[in-house]
Formats: sequence, C-alpha cells, structure tokens
Amino acid sequence: MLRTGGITSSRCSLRTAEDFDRLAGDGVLGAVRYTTGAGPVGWEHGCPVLPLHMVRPGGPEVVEVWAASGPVRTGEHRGLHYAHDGEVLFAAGHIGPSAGCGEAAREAYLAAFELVDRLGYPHLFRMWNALEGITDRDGRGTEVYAEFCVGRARAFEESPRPMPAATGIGALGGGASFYFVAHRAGRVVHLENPLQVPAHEYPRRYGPRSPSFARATWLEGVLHVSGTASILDDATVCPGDVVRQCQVTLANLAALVGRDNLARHGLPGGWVLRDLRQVKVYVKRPEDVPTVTRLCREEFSRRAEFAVFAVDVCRPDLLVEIEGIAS
Ligand SMILES: C=C(O[C@@H]1C=C(C(=O)O)C=C[C@H]1O)C(=O)O
Repeated sequence: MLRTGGITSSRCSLRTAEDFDRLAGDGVLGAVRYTTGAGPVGWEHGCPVLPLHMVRPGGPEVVEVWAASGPVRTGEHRGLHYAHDGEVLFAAGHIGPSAGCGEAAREAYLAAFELVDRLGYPHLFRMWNALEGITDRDGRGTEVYAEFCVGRARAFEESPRPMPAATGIGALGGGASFYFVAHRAGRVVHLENPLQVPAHEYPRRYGPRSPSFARATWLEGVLHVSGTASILDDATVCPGDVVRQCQVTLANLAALVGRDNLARHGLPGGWVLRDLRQVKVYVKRPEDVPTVTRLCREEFSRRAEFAVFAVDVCRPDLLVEIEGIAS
C-alpha cells in the first residue's frame, strides 16, 4: 500500500514493472510506464497510465508512480486522462505526431489549463513532455522541439499562469505526449538557477519562442527539479565531452537546490545532491550510459531511486540531462 508521509514527502516513486503490477492500483493516483513501446494513455486498475517509449529492447521498464492520499476520482477531458484525490491532480495525454506538433501542443496545453481550472487544482507544479525525434527537422527545416515550444508558449500566452518545473525530452517513438501534476491549495514557488538564464528568456537563436518552464518548483517543502543539462547562461558548454557535461550538469543541480538559491527565492532550508530522490537521467548516446551512470552514482545517495534512459536531449549538442525531487 502506498501512503504519503504527509505533504513534505514526495508522492512520486520509481518502481519496477512487477512492483507496480503488484500494487494493482492500490493507493495509486496515476502512473507513467517508461517502456519499450508506445501506446495510448489508458486505464489500469482504474488509474490513468501513460506509456512512454523510452526504453530500448531488453532494457528494464521503469514505472513512475504517483501515490494517492485518499479516495480518487477519475475522468477524461479533451483527450486527457486524469485522476485526483482532493489534494493532487495527475493527468496525461497524447499530443499527436511530433513533427509539426505546434498547434496540437497548444491545444493540449489549453486543455490541461482548462482541466486544472475546472477541477480547482490551479497550482501546476511539474510537467513532462516526451517528443519523438526531438531534434529532427521537418521539410521546412523547423525542429520538432522548436515547434513544440511555439505551441506551448502560445498556450501560456492565451491562458496566463506561472510556468512550473518541466522536462522536455526525446522519446524513441510514440509522437508527442505529456503528463503533469497540479496541487489544489499548497504554497508553490517557482525557482530559477543563478548559473542559467531563465529558459523562458533564452535568446531567439534557440527557437522562435523560448521554452516555457521554471528550473524547479517548490511545493510545501518538496523541490521538483526540472530536467537540467550542461548549460551556463544560455549556452551549451563542453560540447562532445560527456564527462564534463555531466559534471557541469551536477554543478548546476547543486546550485539550484542549495541553501543560497532557496534563500534567494525567500524559502527556508536547502539541499545537496545527496538529498535528491527519484533521479531520472537521460543520455543521448547509448554508449555513454555506463560513464554517466558511474559519475551520477558517485554524487547521488545509494538510497535515491535512480533510472537512466538512452534518449535524445533537446539540443543537438547536449549529451546528458538530469532531474530529481528533493525533500
Ligand atoms: C535542458 C533544458 O531544457 C529541457 C527542456 C524542457 C522543456 O522544454 O520543458 C525542460 C527541461 C529540460 O528537459 C534547458 O533548457 O536547460
């Protein structure tokens, strides 16, 4: 039985497929299967479950499970499958084919905003976007990620609200999908990283519309950390060098979660890398997985839940990206 230990512990856990199947929906709000194939969002044991094609054949499936804190109500809204428990709303949707996904992304995001507004969970605190062929270009030379960012930015413009922590990452198939969690009433603070330009202020050379996300979102003592990479100010550093990119990424994470940065945002406390839990690592080149895993293992706690996926990252010159939750 999954139970949260109160609002200051994370609702999220990374599990094996067997472990998830054993839960049979008991205490589960929603889940994401990081798996070997794509498929539609569906219901398993009454919970919304999104399959993301992020694992290569023979690799282990990882299931990200969001725990419920009480009785769950579920539904569907404009293609989104959702569940909520009075405190947290989990929702997931398929946006469509990733090439030329701008308009579909705009519509999906507007549907998401309408859902959180209608159900009364106004505090979006974490969003994930999985894009097949994220750095591919269409016939007109437009990159999938740039196209996605245009649609998402339009949605935030049409239905203004704070931008939460997010991940925008490659997938091996399945087009474009997304999922998110929103809170009903907690105190939410969105953080930036002192070592990086806010993503929503990136200059135009990275795309016609900048990415709509914060570097982290603090919710009642839990810090949800966005996908973080080897970017200083707005520039990729150490192109081609996976070891140094990993080190820069870890230093960026340390600066983001540290006491000084929390104080800068008017928040108490702070964390170090060893406090991160539910760590997900994305590695562009499959051959770099052992190196990145070793470097991460040296920095993160043995007690951290940890998953590595060999998938593309949002810029052609980024080789690694890391996210996690500190509590
Ligand atoms: C790695 C970066 O961006 C990535 C893309 C994101 C998005 O578009 O939602 C969010 C975090 C990262 O997954 C970055 O700009 O630093």
